[in-house]
Amino acid sequence: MAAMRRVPCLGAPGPAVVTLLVVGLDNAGKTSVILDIERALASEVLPVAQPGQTRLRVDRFEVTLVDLPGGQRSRSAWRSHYGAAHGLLFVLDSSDLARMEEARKVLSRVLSHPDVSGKPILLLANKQDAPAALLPCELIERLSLERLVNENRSPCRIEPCAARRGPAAGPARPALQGLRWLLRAAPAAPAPPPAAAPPPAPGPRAARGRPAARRWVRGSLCACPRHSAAPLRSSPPSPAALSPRQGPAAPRRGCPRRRGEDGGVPAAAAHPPPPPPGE
Ligand SMILES: Nc1nc2c(ncn2[C@@H]2O[C@H](COP(=O)(O)OP(=O)(O)OP(=O)(O)O)[C@@H](O)[C@H]2O)c(=O)[nH]1
Ligand SMILES: [Mg+2]
Repeated sequence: MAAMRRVPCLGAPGPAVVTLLVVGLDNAGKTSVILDIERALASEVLPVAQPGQTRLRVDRFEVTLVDLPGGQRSRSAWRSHYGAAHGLLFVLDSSDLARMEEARKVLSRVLSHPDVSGKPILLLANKQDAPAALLPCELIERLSLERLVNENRSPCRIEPCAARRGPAAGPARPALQGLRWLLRAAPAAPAPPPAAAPPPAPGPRAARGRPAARRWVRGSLCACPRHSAAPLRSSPPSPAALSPRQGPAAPRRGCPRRRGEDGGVPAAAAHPPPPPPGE
């Protein structure tokens, strides 16, 4: 297993060096999302270390985004990067309903890998400009996201976005907001379990052995009443992020927050970063 680079604590001088993997099915928009983030932070882009990588300064972090190809044959190579990663961005084509089950299986496989379990994951619900795009609420259900992240103790946030947009850039871009959350969560993420002691198999038995497991998600993935008892932080309105087609519309399947309903993107879903190891 590749050694995980230590991230200096927030109080330490100098930038914290963080490696984030960008994964997801082919055509999900991974490269587009990275380009979008690069455009938004144009003045903070650092010289590139290797092809397929993007280096950026984000607040006090020096971030390397590793763009991993999502084609079926390429996915087996992802795991060789897991050990060095502090967190992951999983990009999803929210409008590709035909491949949602494939995406769920891939996400499940990623999260249950011993070198990923426990690390924070930002799920970018991309292509929200497409008319058929599912909302975060619906994606949480379709992907069984609560169960997945609970079983694997991975802090998770889902953020709706549309990478293919006009040139307007701003700090409130959803992908960027999600990235900042990921960076805050990543340094506190528990170190991957040692190879000699893999975590117990997911499921109720594993949950019993880890009393804090339910804390990782319940009530915080989404701000709608179906997923949360109390309102959570929401993204500030960013009308430019969405196409005019997405005007107010009737709520779907019990989730009251629709794209564009309040002039912005539905609430981002976050839950508290994990406690430091040993807490
Ligand atoms: N409508 C729409 N199209 C998008 C969006 N983001 C990306 N695309 C398009 O989706 C296609 C795939 O985007 P990529 O960024 O190449 O996808 P990828 O995930 O990097 O794909 P692989 O590298 O093959 O794994 C391109 O045609 C993009 O223009 C979006 O937010 N909305
Ligand atoms: Mg790509």
